[in-house]
Amino acid sequence: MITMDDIIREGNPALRAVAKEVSVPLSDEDIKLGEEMMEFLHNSQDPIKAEELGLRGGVGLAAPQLDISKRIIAVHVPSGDLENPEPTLSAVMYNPKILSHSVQDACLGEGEGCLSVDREVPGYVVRHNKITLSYVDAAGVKQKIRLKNYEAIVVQHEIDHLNGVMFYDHINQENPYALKDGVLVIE
Ligand SMILES: OCN(O)CCCc1ccccc1
Ligand code: NI
Repeated sequence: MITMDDIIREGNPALRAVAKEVSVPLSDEDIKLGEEMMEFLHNSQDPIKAEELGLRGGVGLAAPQLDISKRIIAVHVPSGDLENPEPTLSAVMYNPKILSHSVQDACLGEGEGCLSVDREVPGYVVRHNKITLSYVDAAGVKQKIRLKNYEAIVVQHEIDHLNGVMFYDHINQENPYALKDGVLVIE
């Protein structure tokens, strides 16, 4: 079971590497890894288990954060609405690829954090508001989906990890809260 001890932290050069595509059909090893990554996200969002296991809550995880340089990400975005517990996005994605994106940019009003970064780094992380994404799912089936707003932000954060990019690389050093016209601030 994945815990915080398995997550490498900034300073580890593995976080700056470009990860390799996984072979398809998926190996049992890669399928198992994906399942463990998703289990981590579920545990990290369960108040009891997170407390027991000392997990930081996360809505996404990328294999390079486990010092595994493979293009595998897991995302689990809860709906946040107790009436409707269905997550808005829950998937293990193999070889995810952004096919196209909106001209419209967006950022989270509260900025971003990262399980591999043990400090606050304030500032707007400007990303694409909408993306069209292809990936191979856990069943080995090629998927093509469109995402927007928070879900699109999360997936872009994870795909960045596959390319050795950290969220704070996108923050304007002179003025962390500088915003070009028209950037959507998602609260
Ligand atoms: O890479 C996963 N991770 O470090 C957990 C945090 C994920 C995340 C946090 C804020 C905005 C987008 C994504
Ligand atoms: Ni991260």
